[in-house]
Amino acid sequence: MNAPLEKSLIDTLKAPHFPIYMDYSATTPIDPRVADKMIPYLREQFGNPASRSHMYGWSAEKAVEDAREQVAKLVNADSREIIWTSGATEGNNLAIKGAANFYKTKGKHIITVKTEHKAVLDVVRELERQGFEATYLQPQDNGLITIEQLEAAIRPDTILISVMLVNNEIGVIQPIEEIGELCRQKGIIFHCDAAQATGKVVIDLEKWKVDLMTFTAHKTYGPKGVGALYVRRKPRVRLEAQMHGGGHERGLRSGTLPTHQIVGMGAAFEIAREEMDEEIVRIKALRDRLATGLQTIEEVYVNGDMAHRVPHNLNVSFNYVEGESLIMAIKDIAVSSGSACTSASLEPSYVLRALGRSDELAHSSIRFTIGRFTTEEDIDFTIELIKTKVAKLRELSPLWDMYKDGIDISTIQWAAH
Ligand SMILES: Cc1ncc(COP(=O)(O)O)c(C=O)c1O
Ligand code: FES
Repeated sequence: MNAPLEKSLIDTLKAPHFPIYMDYSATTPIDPRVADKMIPYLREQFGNPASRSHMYGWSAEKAVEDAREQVAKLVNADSREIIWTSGATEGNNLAIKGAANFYKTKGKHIITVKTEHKAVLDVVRELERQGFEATYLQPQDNGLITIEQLEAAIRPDTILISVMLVNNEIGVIQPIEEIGELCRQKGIIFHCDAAQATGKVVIDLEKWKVDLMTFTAHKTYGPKGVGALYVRRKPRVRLEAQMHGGGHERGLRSGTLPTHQIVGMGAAFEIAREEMDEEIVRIKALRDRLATGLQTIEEVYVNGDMAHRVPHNLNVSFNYVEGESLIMAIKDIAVSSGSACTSASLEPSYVLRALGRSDELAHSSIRFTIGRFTTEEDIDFTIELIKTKVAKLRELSPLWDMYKDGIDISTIQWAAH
């Protein structure tokens, strides 16, 4: 027999033998209220929302349409502009490949940014292999791009610009509203990956001139494996479908809809809309407490702009500490190293490298992302743990000794082999 829902979901996060979860940007725990809403659609209300001839189908269809409203409402869009997907990776593929292929007779140039998620960068790379051309903008050292640099990169054959709202590693918020204005003025389709933004940033698609926006449920306390793509109706944006079949979702994304997942996403986005104002204040206070605590350690650097940043992210580099050793030493908390989220490789984060961070600092970075179930005790425990472990690792580091002796390490001539 399984443990009761509440216990298995939230108490697990707080169980003494489990690390404290501080990796909310990798994924969030599902909110128990969301899980409760999903269960009937896994049990008695199992119908196929496309079944038109009986009540099982009708009730599933109603649930799907209610969830579409809930998602649309969080981002101030019309529910007819929401297309269900399996998550943000699929949403980005559909938006970028779909728009590029639909509009390719107008031009074949795409602009994006070096610090985008791989689910954008790899799609653009694939299009390059198919004959499109791409410009990858270099952000400033705070992680943000400027409108001037974007404008300078636009060519007569530019058809698509893709810039994320919130960066997954450093949490910085790009100037999406201004980018939208520029794109509209130039007649260029604007796609924005907002996977990391829902519930953290107010999104207003009626006001913002964004044509395509990608969402996912599992970063906002919903289930994994479901997401949505916003496709603007006025002015209408056209896409070439990437999945062909039964013609679901107005022909843009065939496949039987996963009703329970969709219901979960709708419930999660509704909670986000109702609670985000208060939640942002609470979480920001915790994040700032963490930042203040960690900044009492010597040679600590915050990565990314602190003013234009989501409230739950803190990404810091500990100079003279090897990131992987630190992660091993702090097993009592669950965090990501700067690079861990894109692959299992030990390469320094390409995002931090694009910001101009040295390999050493990029290697010694840790991303703390907190959330709905984080407490003040979690934060205080983390600060003490990090302080102790960083001091211990530095004790063993010859580079730290040299730094303390006032030797400028960058001037040392290392022997060549
Ligand atoms: C910015 C960003 N885009 C896209 C994705 C991929 O989302 P999904 O896991 O829903 O495919 C992620 C998740 O890691 C992300 O952080
Ligand atoms: S946060 Fe998305 S891959 Fe790490």
